[in-house]
Amino acid sequence: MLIIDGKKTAADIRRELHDRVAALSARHGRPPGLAVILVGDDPASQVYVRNKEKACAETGIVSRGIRLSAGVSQHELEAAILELNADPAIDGILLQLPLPRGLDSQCCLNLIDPAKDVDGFHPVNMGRLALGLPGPRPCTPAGVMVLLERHGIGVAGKKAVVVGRSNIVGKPLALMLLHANATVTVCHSRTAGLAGEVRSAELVFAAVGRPGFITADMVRPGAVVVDVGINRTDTGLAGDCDFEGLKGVASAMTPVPGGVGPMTIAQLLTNTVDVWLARTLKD
Ligand SMILES: Nc1nc(=O)c2c([nH]1)NC[C@@H]1CN(c3ccc(C(=O)N[C@@H](CCC(=O)O)C(=O)O)cc3)C=[N+]21
Ligand SMILES: [Mg+2]
Repeated sequence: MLIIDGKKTAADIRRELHDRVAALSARHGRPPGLAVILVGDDPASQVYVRNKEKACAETGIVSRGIRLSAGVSQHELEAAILELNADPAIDGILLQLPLPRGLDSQCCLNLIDPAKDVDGFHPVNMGRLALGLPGPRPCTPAGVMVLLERHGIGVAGKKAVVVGRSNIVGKPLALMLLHANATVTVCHSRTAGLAGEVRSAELVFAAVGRPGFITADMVRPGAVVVDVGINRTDTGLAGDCDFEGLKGVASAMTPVPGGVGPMTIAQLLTNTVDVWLARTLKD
């Protein structure tokens, strides 16, 4: 079984982006700028945001961390977003999710300038994705597509099953697979005969958020399995798939950690460079 190395692929992409940014910064007058808004002190979110800032530094992207207390009001948070929308040095804005209780994330996402929306979560950019029009794409599913491409794993004409229908992973991933000409089934908690659906797939994408949910008996021999799950368990970070059990069944599989996670950050950097190029070419 091939272990699909997301860590290495993400490092390749960071190096390529670094070289592009270095070559283009003079012509574009300034380096790319990314603002990351972190509300509250959730330890997992702090780790993610630190990793994003480190990856920016490595790539030549100037990152600005906006740290707000968990007690910030909806109005104050919205004011911070509007200020970043108006700031010419900021190309990309990322609002780290989930927000603490009492804050309305969709209202905040709706306020981010779609031209600076490096998460691709604004309704306009989700609409562009649904229509197949260009625009920033959600980082995790876009990173999954790049990971497959760079491993020569084609999806056109293949039967793909996506388990999970979240707005940030399952739903956009299903649309991306569809645009890449896969035949796509989306399964969720109310799917009847879920195991049978998964077993019929040549490509399995697990984004449920339950450790070990996808077991060997559910997977067709030779299938490619992409594990999008990030679950913090007593024994450490775990995906949604029984990795050990699947070793004898799948032809290729992404590990957790070291699979999709690093690709999510690489795609955030790619989206930031893309919006920077689009914005600096305009003025
Ligand atoms: N607005 C927003 N955009 C996001 O893209 C976003 C978010 N909010 N909130 C949280 C989720 C989760 N996410 C991950 C990013 C990197 C790793 C990652 O690098 N994982 C490493 C391990 C890191 C660790 O040890 O925790 C790996 O899988 O190898 C994982 C998960 C982005 N998210
Ligand atoms: Mg998830």
